[in-house]
Amino acid sequence: MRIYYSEAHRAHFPQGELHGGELVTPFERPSRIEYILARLRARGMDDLHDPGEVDLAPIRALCDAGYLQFLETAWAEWTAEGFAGEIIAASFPARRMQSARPPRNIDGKVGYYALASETAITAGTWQAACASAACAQGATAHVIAGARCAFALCRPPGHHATADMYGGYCFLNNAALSAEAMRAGGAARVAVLDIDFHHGNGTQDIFYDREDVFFASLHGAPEDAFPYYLGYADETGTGAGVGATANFPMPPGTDYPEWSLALDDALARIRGFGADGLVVSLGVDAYKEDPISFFKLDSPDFFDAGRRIGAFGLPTVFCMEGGYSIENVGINTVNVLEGFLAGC
Ligand SMILES: NCCCNCCCCCC(O)(O)C(F)(F)F
Ligand SMILES: [Zn+2]
Repeated sequence: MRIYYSEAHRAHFPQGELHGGELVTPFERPSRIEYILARLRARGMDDLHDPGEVDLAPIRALCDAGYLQFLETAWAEWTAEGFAGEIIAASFPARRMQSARPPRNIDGKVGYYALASETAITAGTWQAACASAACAQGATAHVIAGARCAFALCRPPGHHATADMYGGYCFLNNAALSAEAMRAGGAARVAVLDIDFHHGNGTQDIFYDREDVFFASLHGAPEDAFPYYLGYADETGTGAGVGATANFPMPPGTDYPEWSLALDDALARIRGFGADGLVVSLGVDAYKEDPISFFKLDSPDFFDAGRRIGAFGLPTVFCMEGGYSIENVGINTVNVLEGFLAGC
């Protein structure tokens, strides 16, 4: 399996994540990638490729122009304002406020484009987000060219990012970019299967009115888990997209026997949709020891999940999302990939 990876991810490592009223070392940290790379090497999966420069055209087609300009210029505006810390959103367009009018003030603009406050933006965030998107672009091009699969070792992750919002450690939606590229590459219908513990609100939002891209997500119930405000089972799409979104929210303590029933249901829905290509938002924070999640999957379960996805039989692009049990993120991620290859 070819792997797309960029060292440029290191440009994004905020000093602090707002967690429990403290600024802690971010859970989404560069060492996650080190553990994944080490495990890939240990298992002989060393077909690594640097994706090179990002192609901004598909990103401009996907995202709101004001949002992209914000991501690109926020740090300069923030520091010009005289703020000493990293960019953290503090004011939001809350209920019954003007949520379609971005302020001029940078502090106001940050909250306008943020969906959560835990994620800081720093001087290198834009660079890292573009390199992460380039990994998704490279992996997708490889599959479009005929490969059965590819792995975009994306960091920062992407599935919480919408066309005009960042948060949950995400800035550009790598999986959505991959799905769009698959469509542009000839796949008539594409499915995104999100197995990260957290609901892929961004991916759902981007494709919610689309009948050509199916979104399925297994995740912690929004009543209990971030992103909290999307991911209910009754969200099934809108307009032409009705029936092309399938959410499988699950309660705290969910184990693999239960989780795998949802996986099989999601795959059945994707089969019924008639997808020609598959993008997997690969988060492994459903792991039993994940510090910010509440499912109970064990490492062998990730192999079995991968096997089921491989047996499904579609050209598949994996985009790395979350997973914060640092010592196990490599084992669990590579288990999915090895299971996938075993299932093909
Ligand atoms: N402070 C504790 C609450 C956690 N709040 C943010 C959780 C973000 C999860 C990110 C992720 O794992 O879904 C991704 F795949 F995007 F990385
Ligand atoms: Zn997650």
